[in-house]
Amino acid sequence: MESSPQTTLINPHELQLDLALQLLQQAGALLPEAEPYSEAWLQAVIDALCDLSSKDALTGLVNRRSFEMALSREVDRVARSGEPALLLMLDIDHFKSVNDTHGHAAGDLVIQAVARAVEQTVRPMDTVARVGGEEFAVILPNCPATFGATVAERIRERVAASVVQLPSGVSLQATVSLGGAFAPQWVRSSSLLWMERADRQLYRAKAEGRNRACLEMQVESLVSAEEKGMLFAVTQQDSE
Ligand SMILES: Nc1nc2c(ncn2[C@@H]2O[C@H](COP(=O)(O)OP(=O)(O)OP(=O)(O)O)[C@@H](O)[C@H]2O)c(=O)[nH]1
Repeated sequence: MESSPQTTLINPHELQLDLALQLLQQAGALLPEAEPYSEAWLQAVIDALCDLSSKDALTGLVNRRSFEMALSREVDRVARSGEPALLLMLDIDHFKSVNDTHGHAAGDLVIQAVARAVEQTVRPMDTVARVGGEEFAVILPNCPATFGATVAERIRERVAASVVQLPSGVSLQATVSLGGAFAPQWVRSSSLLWMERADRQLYRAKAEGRNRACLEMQVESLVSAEEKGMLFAVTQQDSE
């Protein structure tokens, strides 16, 4: 490839990649098999770093930064397609007492067990994230209102049924409270508002006794079928 006089092409061998490679190795990421410092190898290193920076180290779930990006993509998608989407916020009940009674390492095992239980209950297309210490969020695209309560209840039951075996021989069971809200259809909204609405329901689930799911009533769309058609037409023209 020819370069213009102003462009300086990088020499891959001069890049300081030791720390990046150490981080990948320490995280157990597979190092690229391609010829070191080839274009394919560099791309694979960059891809692996992106993957690492979007995951939560303890659970392997999507981390908060990546979750916020996914949520805002979902807001756009719902506004364009009008498909229903549900956001669930989850919080482990009385988690502080697990740490206080059994230690922080036991608390970590409980967080990992809850992560696996939630992940195994939802569809591969859903995004499961760890958004805080003992807080999780699930984005469920294309989730009709009638299915929302069922899926939230299924997650609650699956978590309550999981048993965490501590190295000491003690076994623990955790429960979660869940709050859910549907994205407003056909309307541009913010992911922050959506999270606040789901959080309010989570607060209600805690206040009503924990180990339960509370979902906001889905707001009925005020847009007529004709208007929806026009919205679609505009969107399709825009993208052409
Ligand atoms: N083991 C462990 N504990 C964490 C981690 N992150 C946050 N925590 C702990 O999570 C606990 C959160 O406790 P609270 O917010 O008081 O809530 P709670 O005890 O679960 O009570 P409710 O949510 O009201 O049912 C605190 O003790 C934090 O130290 C982590 O990564 N690992």
